[in-house]
Amino acid sequence: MTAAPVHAAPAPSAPRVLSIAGTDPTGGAGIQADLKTIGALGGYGMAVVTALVAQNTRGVRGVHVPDVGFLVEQLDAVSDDVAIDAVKLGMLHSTPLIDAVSEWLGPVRPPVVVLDPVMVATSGDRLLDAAAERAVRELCRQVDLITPNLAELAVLVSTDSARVARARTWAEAVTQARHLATTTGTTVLLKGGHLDGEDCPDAIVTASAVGEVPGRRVATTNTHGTGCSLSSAMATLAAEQLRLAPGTEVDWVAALRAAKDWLTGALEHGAALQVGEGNGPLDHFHATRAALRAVADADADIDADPLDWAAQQWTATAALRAEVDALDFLVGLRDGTLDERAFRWYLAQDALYLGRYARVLARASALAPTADEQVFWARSAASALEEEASLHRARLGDDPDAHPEPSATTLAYVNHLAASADSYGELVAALLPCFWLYSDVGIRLAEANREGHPFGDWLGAYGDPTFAAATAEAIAIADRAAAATGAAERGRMRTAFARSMQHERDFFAVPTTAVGGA
Ligand SMILES: Nc1ncnc2c1ncn2[C@@H]1O[C@H](COP(=O)(O)OP(=O)(O)O)[C@@H](O)[C@H]1O
Ligand SMILES: Cc1ncc(COP(=O)(O)O)c(N)n1
Repeated sequence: MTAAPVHAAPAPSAPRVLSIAGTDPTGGAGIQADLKTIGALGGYGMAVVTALVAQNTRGVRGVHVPDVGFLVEQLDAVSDDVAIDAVKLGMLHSTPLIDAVSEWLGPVRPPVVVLDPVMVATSGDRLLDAAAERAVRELCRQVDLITPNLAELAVLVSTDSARVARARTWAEAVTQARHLATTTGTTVLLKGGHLDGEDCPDAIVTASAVGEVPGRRVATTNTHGTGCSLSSAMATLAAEQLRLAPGTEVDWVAALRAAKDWLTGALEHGAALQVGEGNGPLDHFHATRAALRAVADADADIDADPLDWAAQQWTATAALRAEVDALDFLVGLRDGTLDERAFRWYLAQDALYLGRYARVLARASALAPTADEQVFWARSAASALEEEASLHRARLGDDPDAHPEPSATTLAYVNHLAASADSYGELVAALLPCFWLYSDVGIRLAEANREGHPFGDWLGAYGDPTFAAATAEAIAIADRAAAATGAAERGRMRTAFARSMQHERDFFAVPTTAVGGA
């Protein structure tokens, strides 16, 4: 007989980390900072409130402590329902609250307990009863990691009868931390934040070893909540280590290295948040924000609604289009002063262009993903050829000068169209400006028409509603092609559209210069 295979329950997708602490309505310290930290480092954050603190970046205005019975109710509500992977203890305010937490920790005993012995806020306001210091010293024995700053460390190594002064040097601080680790039998995270100098080291100190983690000091006044954030980071990172490797020992030095890396970035980006006028907060989500920006930049063209792709390109080429409107050729065509030779030159090149343009339209028809779009491009190809034929017949007749070779500008444009035919989206984007600019310019040309206008019959042709409808359809097709493809091809579509718009401008610019002025 073989034993049934044992399947270990899969690990949860994130460490479940509980903060037991006070509040900061400005979101920089206390429970708010803890939840942000836990989330920023990939944990699932939970919170039990010990005290409501009316504070901001400038200081503490008031503290309201709910009945201790309600603290116990909150603690039980969490632990009766949720498996807790780590606890971070912050502001505990006074002895009855410390005793209640201590009593709750006994039977629940999550695998990781980190104590930030919060006593005084950055602003200098007391957050712990002086009488509760002894209770905090006792609590230290029950936890896995203590994270005192230098002032708190001095209090923790003091006794009722002998007060120890705050360490003034790193060496002194290490000695005190070692003493605390020895007397409590736990691990101390010694913080160098309150020492001077360019460096800002921290260390993991046990009775037998000191693991220093170097750090760079950030020149900032945004330090509100630094201690809260570091201790929650340590709880989260330790729980994550155990989630990945259950049953192993926490590597506190590795956790501190990762926490400090993250914290240094959060300190650097804090000021840019522009929160408060005192000691502002850290930017807990600086890395998330940077990642979101990178994604947004890569996909900038669909920042708004991807279905609005064509309108975005139209707006992006506004300066080019303004240049087109101001060209001598179009100004002369509108007011009737255009040299007839320039007009004929333009018509001849347009006819040459249309013949080649029709071939590219036929290629779009061949690539079209739906029958409707296939028909649309095929019809457009036919119209371009009909237009070419009518230009020759009605306007240019048998004039031998009217059948020249395509100009360099005309060739450059059609070559660009043909070169865009590798993908449907790119080709559609390259074809669109010819439709759209022609209808748009046509609106102003038609408006300029009047009795006796030398180009009146030509301007009159611009009001054709079927051309406006075809342009609307080409825009809709381009939007669909943009929405159906990825960021890389949308980038190529954007380039193809902008290049065609430049070719349009050059196409309208050449006639007047080719024949020596308007
Ligand atoms: N200006 C700073 N630049 C870089 N790190 C800092 C700075 N100030 C504090 N830290 C770091 O922030 C954490 C909290 O330290 P500290 O300020 O000493 O504690 P607390 O916030 O509890 O008073 C430590 O990791 C410390 O090294
Ligand atoms: C509720 C609460 N807990 C802790 C701190 C200390 O934070 P810091 O000393 O980093 O300002 C605080 N200001 N408020």
